[in-house]
Amino acid sequence: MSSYCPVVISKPTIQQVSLELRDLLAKLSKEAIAQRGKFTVAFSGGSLPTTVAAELTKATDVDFSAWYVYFADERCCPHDHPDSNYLLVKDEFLSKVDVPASQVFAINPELVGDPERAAADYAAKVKETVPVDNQGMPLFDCLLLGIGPDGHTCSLFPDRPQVKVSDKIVTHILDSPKPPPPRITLTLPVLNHARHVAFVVTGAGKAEMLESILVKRDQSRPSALVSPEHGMLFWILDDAAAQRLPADLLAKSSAVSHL
Ligand SMILES: O=C1O[C@H](COP(=O)(O)O)[C@@H](O)[C@H](O)[C@H]1O
Repeated sequence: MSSYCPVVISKPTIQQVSLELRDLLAKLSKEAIAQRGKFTVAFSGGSLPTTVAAELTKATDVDFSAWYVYFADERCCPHDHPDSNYLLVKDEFLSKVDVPASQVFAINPELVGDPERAAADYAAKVKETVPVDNQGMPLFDCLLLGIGPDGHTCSLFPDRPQVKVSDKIVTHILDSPKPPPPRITLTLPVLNHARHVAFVVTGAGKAEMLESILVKRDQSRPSALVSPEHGMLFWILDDAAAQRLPADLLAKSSAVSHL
């Protein structure tokens, strides 16, 4: 196993987690826009968009016009369905900032009845718009990931074949153990080629799983397999989620000071 060196940050409140994310995303986007003219970022669903957006949407020093927004995973449902990650990110984030609609890459709503085609279509969109390395692997500037109580991330669930997919950048699942069952998801090789990955985890309900991932390094948990080869890995937590982690695992300075 290659070395695993995440920067793990714990903050007393969810609001302070949001502030940490605002500062990190402001700096990452500024650097990416200066170097490559745009900032490519993928959002997860669940609790993450609310935590990320709470302070970021108030930032006055972020050039959202150069942001390109993607979805780390998506449920196969129409854009206006309550299960849609796109709808969640739109309500919490996109409706409050000036990311051009042409730079928001959602699942094709006409393909949600055919998850395999929806995944292939989404992969093509990513390949067209995200810079790739010399092996054709997308290099996202930042992936914002959550974890489920079973250690899943994106729609990569424990003991499911999607975790092992290495020949696609987006795959599909028809029987997700967490509803709704049909979904599409970025694959592990894409997660591990990103320039920066930030897991955002809050609440005491995730504390035991965080201990399994970060201390016991339980490799049966898909989120434990995320370790970008050439990028940086952050875990940004609140103290409730971090309560079972040893103090020496926690960084003493802010995420931006590690860039
Ligand atoms: O189903 C999903 O769950 C995870 C975790 O969600 P949370 O509500 O426990 O934070 C999320 O990261 C993923 O994108 C989503 O589709």
